[in-house]
Amino acid sequence: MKVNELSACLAAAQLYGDGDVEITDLQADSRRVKPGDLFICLPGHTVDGHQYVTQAAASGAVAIVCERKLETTLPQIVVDDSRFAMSVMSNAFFGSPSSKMRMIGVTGTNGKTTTTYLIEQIMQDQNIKTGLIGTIEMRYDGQNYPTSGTTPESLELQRSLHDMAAKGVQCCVMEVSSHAIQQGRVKGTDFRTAIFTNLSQDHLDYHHTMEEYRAVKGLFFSQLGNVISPWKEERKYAVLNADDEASAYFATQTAAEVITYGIDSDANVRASQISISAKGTFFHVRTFKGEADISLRMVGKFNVYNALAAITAALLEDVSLADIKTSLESVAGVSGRVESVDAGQEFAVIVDYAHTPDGLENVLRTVCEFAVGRVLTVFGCGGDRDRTKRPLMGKIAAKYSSLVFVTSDNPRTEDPLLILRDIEAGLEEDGVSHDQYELIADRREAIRKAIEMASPGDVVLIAGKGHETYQLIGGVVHDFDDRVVAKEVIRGRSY
Ligand SMILES: CC(=O)N[C@H]1[C@@H](OP(=O)(O)OP(=O)(O)OC[C@H]2O[C@@H](n3ccc(=O)[nH]c3=O)[C@H](O)[C@@H]2O)O[C@H](CO)[C@@H](O)[C@@H]1O[C@H](C)C(=O)N[C@@H](C)C(=O)N[C@H](CCC(=O)O)C(=O)O
Ligand SMILES: Nc1ncnc2c1ncn2[C@@H]1O[C@H](COP(=O)(O)OP(=O)(O)OP(=O)(O)O)[C@@H](O)[C@H]1O
Ligand SMILES: N[C@H](CCC[C@H](N)C(=O)O)C(=O)O
Ligand SMILES: [Mg+2]
Repeated sequence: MKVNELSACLAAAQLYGDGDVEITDLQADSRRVKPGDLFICLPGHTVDGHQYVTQAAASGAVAIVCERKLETTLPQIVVDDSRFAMSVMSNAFFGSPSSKMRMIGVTGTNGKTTTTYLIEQIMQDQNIKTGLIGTIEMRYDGQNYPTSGTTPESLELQRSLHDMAAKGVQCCVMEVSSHAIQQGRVKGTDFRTAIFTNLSQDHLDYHHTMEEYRAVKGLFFSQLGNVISPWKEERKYAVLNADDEASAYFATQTAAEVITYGIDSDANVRASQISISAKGTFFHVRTFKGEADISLRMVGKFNVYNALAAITAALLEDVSLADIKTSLESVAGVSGRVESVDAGQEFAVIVDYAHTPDGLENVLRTVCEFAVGRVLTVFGCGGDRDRTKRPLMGKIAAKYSSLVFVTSDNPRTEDPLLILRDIEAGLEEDGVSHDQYELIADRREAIRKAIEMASPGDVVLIAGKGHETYQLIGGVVHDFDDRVVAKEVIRGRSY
């Protein structure tokens, strides 16, 4: 593709220099530039990509995209917003790959990863080649690829979708975070179905208020249907959780057909007769294509919501309810989501990824339903993230647990002890006794203490890091896996 062809995709772009130059690839990181690449300068939250033009040129960049005219001999495309320009260019450069497959996007505060895995299982069982992109990994065509966040930057997203299309992937199910929507990472991606799981407090460091957070999520639904491709039918679906009050707002934002799912409110796909045990969850579902009894091997009412979202999306892909039931019942669980750690101990140990007040409350409610003895909770809160959720999570942990071990999650650049104190402020506000909780900054030590104190019949819940196999402290990434640490501690414990 030539520089002037890319420039022509962008409204109001100014091209300076030779537009006839051929581009072999796009890059937004100077450290990845190869000869023939076009380098996109992104004004970042920590550094400004415009500073790296010389480095990019030295590595062989043949053109740049920037937000102000720069002193360089390379052809340059000057745009108002290079992050948004990157979405449009990446989509064009990779030949609108999302238009070549069924795209299902899942947004919401909690449940995105779980819902995407359920949909992937259903579609794969139909022999539909399916790709998955999300927090744990990206996988398609029998290969797994690591991801560094929940939703990739537009350039990586379009590159991956292009590769999926080339490998015959017919359907892609992906998580769409609010950061991604705000930054235009999925702009131009042709979603057929957009799913909303729920909205509760998180990321207020980034979105400032719940109204702003909701408005950003709303963009995902208002943009649905903006991309009309000649390859596909134009029908689009907004799959909304009828029990979450934000859904009414999203319904007003979208031109797509709204299909609802829920438990408490009337919905197109509705569950009833829910019963939860330590082994799984049963429910009856009534849909616009029949009724079924479903026995999930995953616990928790919240997983009924995730299953309902998956059922609705799969029905819209014309999968029969009987097949959906078979697929859902085969899923043993998702890595790090209410995952049991079993090393022969006489008490339960559960690792879960709850890292929001709502997520923690849901998992603790579920644990309390089947705990015979006490509930001992180990959790912390990530650094450089929403501080206001910390005291709330402290209160929730204490409300449902006999003992709470407040510890570090990923402190990142913050002082771990100060994060613990933010959580403790919530405990103090609720007058929680010092006998009921302990602050132990070292996560391994906190897990060890909880397991040491567990008696037969108790449940030890280790929340916040789920599938993560690392801990970020300062600028350093340490190996750390709650499941591995818990097993080591259990095996070292004398009975
Ligand atoms: C707030 C946010 O989204 N930040 C993302 C953003 O970082 P940034 O703007 O700070 O980038 P930067 O480091 O300042 O660099 C600016 C530019 O200079 C370039 N650069 C930099 C150095 C160099 O030598 N050469 C060079 O070219 C960089 O490649 C970049 O293009 O762009 C980076 C590169 O793509 C991302 O890695 C980074 O995600 C950070 C790590 C992050 O923590 N993001 C989280 C908040 C996030 O997006 N989370 C959501 C999930 C949330 C949820 O739902 O729970 C997600 O979708 O992952
Ligand atoms: N539908 C739901 N409603 C509320 N809480 C949920 C729901 N599904 C899962 N959870 C809780 O939230 C945690 C995270 O679940 P999951 O990873 O599926 O969410 P996510 O939206 O992908 O999170 P992230 O924003 O980090 O990508 C789970 O471990 C569980 O405790
Ligand atoms: N997607 C979430 C993950 C949080 C996981 C938790 N372990 C943490 O590090 O805060 C975020 O980036 O806020
Ligand atoms: Mg996720």
